[in-house]
Amino acid sequence: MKIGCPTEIKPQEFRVGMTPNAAQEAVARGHTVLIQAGAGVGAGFEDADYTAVGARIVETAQEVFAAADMIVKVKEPQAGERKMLREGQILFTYLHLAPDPDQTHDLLASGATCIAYETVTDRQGGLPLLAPMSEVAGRLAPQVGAWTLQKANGGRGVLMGGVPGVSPARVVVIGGGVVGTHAARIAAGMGADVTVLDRSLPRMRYLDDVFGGVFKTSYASAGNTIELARAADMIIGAVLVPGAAAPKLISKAQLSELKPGAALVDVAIDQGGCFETSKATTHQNPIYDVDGIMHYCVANMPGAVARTSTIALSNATMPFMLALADKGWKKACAEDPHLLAGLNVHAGKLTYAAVGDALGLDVTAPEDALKM
Ligand SMILES: NC(=O)C1=CN([C@@H]2O[C@H](COP(=O)(O)OP(=O)(O)OC[C@H]3O[C@@H](n4cnc5c(N)ncnc54)[C@H](O)[C@@H]3O)[C@@H](O)[C@H]2O)C=CC1
Ligand SMILES: CC(=O)C(=O)O
Ligand SMILES: [Mg+2]
Repeated sequence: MKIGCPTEIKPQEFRVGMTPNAAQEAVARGHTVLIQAGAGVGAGFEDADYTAVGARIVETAQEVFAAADMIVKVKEPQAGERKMLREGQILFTYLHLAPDPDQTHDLLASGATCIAYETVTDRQGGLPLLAPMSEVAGRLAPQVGAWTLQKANGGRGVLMGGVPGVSPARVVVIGGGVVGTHAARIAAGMGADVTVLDRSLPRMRYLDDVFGGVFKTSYASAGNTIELARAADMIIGAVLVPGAAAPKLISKAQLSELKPGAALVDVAIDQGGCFETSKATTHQNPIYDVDGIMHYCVANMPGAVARTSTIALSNATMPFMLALADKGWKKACAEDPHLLAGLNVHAGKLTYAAVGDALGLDVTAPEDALKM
């Protein structure tokens, strides 16, 4: 198979879909790997690192899209990239379709087979291709939130760890999955007073077992959420209903109940965000103020630490990428229900129920797409 990896074009996105190590494994299995010139530079990989393992460098994204049977990327295809997709081509990348009707319509119109990293599952009920980026974003969230809390950035002027004689910042993390757990660990490590809210009692039992004494847990009822939010210096949004638009857990009206200058870090922004006033921002302009509350809503947080993130993502995507290349999408998905769970669009049909619900579109069962 011809596997193509274009340069990411989303603003301030420095990750790349394939590392030289991933390219090497694909080449060793007899596949042709086409890397756009300079695609890896932001993550610290030179073109020569790819050619050294047998990949070919091509100059333009147009050439990559025209030649490749499968496109391996990081972020959802931008409008210009969507125009280059074609029927029968495989797209393997993050998509986040539920909050994005324009992209969904373009992918349906392209006729391509689009497998979303964020909905591929594993045997433990986890999301193995989201997890590494959730680990990164979770660990970054208190760091960027601490910066947002600084006075010059519009924040409350509160130091995460406090100092002797002054209380630490209060941090509330909504959602205790991968993002939330990593965020809570780092915030606690910075010395903050941390509470994690979740709706899953088994998850909170697990967190209490493993992290009891490091941070607290609380049930995410609406009442508990606003009560803890009122006292918080920083609120980290980390909820996920897989594939679906994020539930809105703090309304615009409720902002007036929060502390002036509090920082809201909405990691769930790529699924539409869990605060009503969240709108996606970029690394160039990451924060904005609504009613005196500072919002940080960067939808590609891991791009800020592109090297760590690229290697972590490629480690996770590689076995699936190789299965798709070796077997073709149909056989690979038929043999692996967890990869089939990643199928969001095929030949003009939407195949992911939660996206259909979010956008009011008809859905074809992924098992039926296998028969098309
Ligand atoms: N902005 C960015 O750059 C990045 C964003 N993300 C996003 O972060 C979000 C969280 O991802 P993960 O932690 O991997 O998901 P996860 O599935 O590991 O955890 C989500 C948690 O939210 C909980 N939850 C669901 N509904 C809830 C509610 N109404 N109230 C409280 N808790 C609720 C679930 O029980 C679960 O424990 C996702 O939207 C993901 O796409 C992930 C990586 C990077
Ligand atoms: C998960 C995701 O969207 C990202 O890493 O950018
Ligand atoms: Mg994202």
